[in-house]
Parts: sequence; C-alpha cells; structure tokens
Amino acid sequence: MLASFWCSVKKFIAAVYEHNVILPEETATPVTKQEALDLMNRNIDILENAIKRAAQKGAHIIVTPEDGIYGWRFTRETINPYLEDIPDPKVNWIPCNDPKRYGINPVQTRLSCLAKQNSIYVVANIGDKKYCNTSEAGCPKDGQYNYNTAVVYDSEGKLIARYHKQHLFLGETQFNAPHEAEIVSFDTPFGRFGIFICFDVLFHDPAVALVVDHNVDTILFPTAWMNVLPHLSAIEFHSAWAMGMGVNFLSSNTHLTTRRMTGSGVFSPENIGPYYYNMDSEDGHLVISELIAHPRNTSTYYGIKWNQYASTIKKFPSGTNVFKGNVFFDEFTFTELKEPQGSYTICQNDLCCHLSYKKARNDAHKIHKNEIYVIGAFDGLHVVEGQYHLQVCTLLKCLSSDLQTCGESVDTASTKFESFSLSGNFSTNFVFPEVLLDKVNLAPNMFKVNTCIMLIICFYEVRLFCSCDCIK
Ligand SMILES: NC(=O)CCCC[C@@H]1SC[C@@H]2NC(=O)N[C@@H]21
Repeated sequence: MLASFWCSVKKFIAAVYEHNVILPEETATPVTKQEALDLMNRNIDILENAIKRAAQKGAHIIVTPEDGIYGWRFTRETINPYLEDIPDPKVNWIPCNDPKRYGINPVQTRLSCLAKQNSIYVVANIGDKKYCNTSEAGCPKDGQYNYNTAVVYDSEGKLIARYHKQHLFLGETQFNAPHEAEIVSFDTPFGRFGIFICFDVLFHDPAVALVVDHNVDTILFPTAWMNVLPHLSAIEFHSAWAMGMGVNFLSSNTHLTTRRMTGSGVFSPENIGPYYYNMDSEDGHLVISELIAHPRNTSTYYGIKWNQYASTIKKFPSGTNVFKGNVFFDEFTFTELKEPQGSYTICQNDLCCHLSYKKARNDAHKIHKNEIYVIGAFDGLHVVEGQYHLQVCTLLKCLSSDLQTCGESVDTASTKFESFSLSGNFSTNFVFPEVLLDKVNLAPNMFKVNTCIMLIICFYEVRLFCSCDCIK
C-alpha cells in the first residue's frame, strides 16, 4: 500500500459585525447608571443577534466595533456611568459563572454569557475605569483613569484579553491613554491573536510590534473609522495592512454614513475580503469567512528590503510638468500621465516612486479623455489629527480635468489600465499596498506585491489608483 502524505492546513471561521450604533443623547450632565445600562443593552441586543447568527454559521470568533456598545459624544463626566472596572485577565474569571466576584459588572457578565452560551470567542469594546491617587504622577484630576478598552471572552465565557487603546483619536477626551503601549496577545487552537483599536493601526506600537516581535497570526480590530479617500478608506487601508504585514485582519467598523463610517472585513494576506462597504443605507451587516490559522507560514512582505531593491531599478525621466497638490493635508509632488502608456519617476525628499503603465486601448484613445491621472510622491510628517511619518507612492485620478483638484477625494473612475506597476524606495519594511477601483471597490486577485522583483503589479482594469503607503 502506498503511504499517502496529506499536509492539512489548519483553518477557522471568523466573523465581524458592522454595527449601526444606537447613540446616547448629547448631554452635559451624566445620565444615571440605569439609563446608561439601558442604552448599552439596546446595542448588545443587536450584537447578540449577530453573535447568534455567526455561531450558527460555525464561526469560532466574532469581532464587534469600537464604540459599538456605548457610542460617542461624551465628556469625562458623562462617560462615567457607562464604565465598569475590568480586571486583568490573569485572574481567570468567567463573569457569566461568577458575576459578583468583582462588584457589579452587568455588561461584562452579559458579554461573557453570550460567548459561553453560543460557544464562540466574542470581542467587544467597552469602557474600563481604574481609580488612582491624585497625588500620584499622571493620575487625572478626577482620580480615575478612563480607558477605551477591547475585551475578549473565550468560548467558555472566560475573560482572556483586555487591551487599553494607546492612540486616542481627536475628540476622545473622555479617555486616557496608558503610559506605555500594551502588547496584548493570546493563543487559541486556531492561532495566536493580537488586538488593538482603530487609530492605533497607523503607529508602530503596539500594531507592528505584535506581528514582528510577538508573532501573532490574526489581528482583532474594533474600529470607528471615518473614511478618507484616496488612501485612508477603511477596507482599503485595513486590507492593505493584512497584506503588507502577512497576517489575518478582522476589522469591525461602526456604520454611520453621515460620518463616512462603513467598511468592515475579514482580510487575509492572500485574499482580499469578503468585506462590507455600504454608503447607501444605514444597515448593519455580518461578514463571515474561513481563514488559515497560521498565514505567516505562507506569506510575509515586511522582510522585503524596498530601499535596496529600488536602488537597482531603472529610473525613468521625471515629467517636465511637476507640480504640488494636497492629499488629505499632505503636500504631494505630482506629474501627469500624458500618454496612453509610459514610465515615470517622481521624487520627494528621500522617496522616489517609479511607474510603468499601459491604458487599455479604447480607453486611452477614445472614451475617457477628460479623466486625468497623476503619479504622486509624499515623504514627510503628517500633522493633522495626530502626527505620523508617511511615505506614499500613488497613481490616482484627479477630481476634474483641473490639475489643482489632484489629490481631492474621488470615488468613481472609468479609465481602464491594461497593466501598471508601481514601486518606491521606501525607507521602512512596512509597506501597505492599496488598490481601489471605481465606486470604492477592492481589487481581489487583480494585483500582487511581487516579492521577487518587489513591485506592485496591477493586472487589469484598475480604474482608480494603486498606491503604496508606509509608516516609518
Ligand atoms: N476612532 C479612531 O480612533 C480613529 C478614526 C481613524 C480615522 C482615519 S485615520 C485618519 C483619518 N482621518 C479621518 O477622519 N479618518 C481617517
């Protein structure tokens, strides 16, 4: 008999829920604890329905969004009734079995019971408070730290992870950031998980450190993300992060179109999506997909020496018409793509970007003459809503035929590119390849990061732009 060798790849099923959060009334005076709990329970009722559906479909884990239980529009005083004291997971606590062990914690108890009763890992975002002595350095004047906190309950309802958000976004004045970034990871039968929240994704710690130093396979990512085109739409950046870092990325966003909040997905390094993006209605949505438990065995890009590679490639002539334009408050250097096909190099500071492209024949010659495309480079410090270093190479469509509109948000495009490749001498290994098509669609199976020759190659019909962002 012939021995058969079967190498099985371990898989699991992951779910994320995009939730249209029921928001509290805006108020200057705190509501009662009971009123706060009533509001949170109304949100948890909706999350419960999603958790049950995910479990029935065989999901092992579900992620729910940042602010998905208490909402937003708070001061330090008005958030208070919504907070609970969340213990360190080291205490080995199943709130559903022992609800009174750490005082009165109805939200933690309900989440733990949902995990236990549905045999599913549940990831949620709630508020943690820790009293401190105002004479101690760093202790806030009101004598408590308030944390924007992600919690994870395992399928028996045990609290197994607690993460306090490090990079608070503009307006989160009700919360404190921990003195140091917390690195929170845990092991499961389906791989090692790391967790961080929303704006954290744009910084090295804890996000990149979890992958590089702590070998996580899957990131859990509750977010309340307002989309900004061309480079910071949720599904676009979060799928690029998964691909660039070589990990699974479970992104659960809040849903509120008036704030441009939509875009959740189950992303892996190899497969973009499934994902949910909907600016046409206020519906929440459950996204479920099977994932490889250890994707890092199969792909990682962050080991690529982009700078080293870029020094070896041919530099194309810069266009004569180099001009400046703004992309989300950053001043890019642009040059227009004048011909149906060609090659350009454009540089800013230490970054040079190289593009070769060919438009599809009909498009190049006839139909979409008024669509202007530019290649752009940015190497600098982004200073609006927080500071982070960016290097970006981008090919993008201008809003109109007026070159002054290049860099403004555009969400439709008709020009077809038969092929193009874009590369840059990024001075970091952490490069996030984004391709976004007409009407904010991702481009699964239409492009790849070439790990041999280290180019982003876009295969066909790429209609909006292809860009490469990185954070130093
Ligand atoms: N809730 C949060 O922590 C952050 C929201 C992230 C928003 C992204 S990052 C910077 C861009 N500015 C926006 O308005 N949306 C983008």
